[in-house]
Amino acid sequence: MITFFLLGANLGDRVGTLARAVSLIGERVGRVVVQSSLYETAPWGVTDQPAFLNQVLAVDTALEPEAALVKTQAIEHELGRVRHEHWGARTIDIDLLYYGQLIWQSPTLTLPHPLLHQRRFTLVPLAEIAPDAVHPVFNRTTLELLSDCVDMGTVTIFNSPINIPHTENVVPLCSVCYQFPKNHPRLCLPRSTP
Ligand SMILES: Nc1ncnc2c1ncn2[C@@H]1O[C@H](COP(=O)(O)OP(=O)(O)OP(=O)(O)O)[C@@H](O)[C@H]1O
Ligand SMILES: Nc1nc2c(c(=O)[nH]1)N=C(CO)CN2
Repeated sequence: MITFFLLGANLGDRVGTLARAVSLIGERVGRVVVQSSLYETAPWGVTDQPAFLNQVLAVDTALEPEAALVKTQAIEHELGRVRHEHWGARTIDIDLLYYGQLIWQSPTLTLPHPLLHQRRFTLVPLAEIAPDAVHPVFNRTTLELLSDCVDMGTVTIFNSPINIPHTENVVPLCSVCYQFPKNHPRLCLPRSTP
């Protein structure tokens, strides 16, 4: 099953921690099919904390969703994550955004991730690798969610002067490939039939 994960880090060696997380996900969850660029993003929710690096991965997993979550929580733990404040600073955070088109709710897992559509720090990297992926609850593509998203948080490609323009200018980002390396692999999930 193709799944999408959001990685976030705002403490310690952010780049190194993300790289280790990608490698461990590849070993324990499934093949990492596509990685987005790294994005430096303004802290969302609790704003008085350091900037985050965020990245989205597409992963082909044979695990069931809850099992995938258990694996990524173990990876968070191994990489030194300590839970302090809700939405607070952390060495690593791994959220499961989509598990194919599955809609799922349990005490430990909600799919799609319930805040995915409200966060530019999630939608922009997701749009880089899966602009046409369809949110199974809203039946909207990533680019459609991005153009509707009212979050104005700054999202900048890390180590790059490119600044992604905010919401109302983002639809032209549909030409994600004008701003990102040509031939960048893109994944599409089918739009579910009504
Ligand atoms: N799609 C999901 N991905 C990751 N965790 C989830 C998901 N749905 C529910 N959870 C649950 O959310 C709990 C809290 O997660 P976490 O501590 O990472 O929250 P947070 O990062 O502070 O906030 P947020 O979930 O808004 O990013 C986890 O223990 C997990 O069981
Ligand atoms: N920019 C940004 N802000 C956040 C992030 C994150 O990954 N990136 N994660 C949070 C925890 O849910 C809270 N706030």
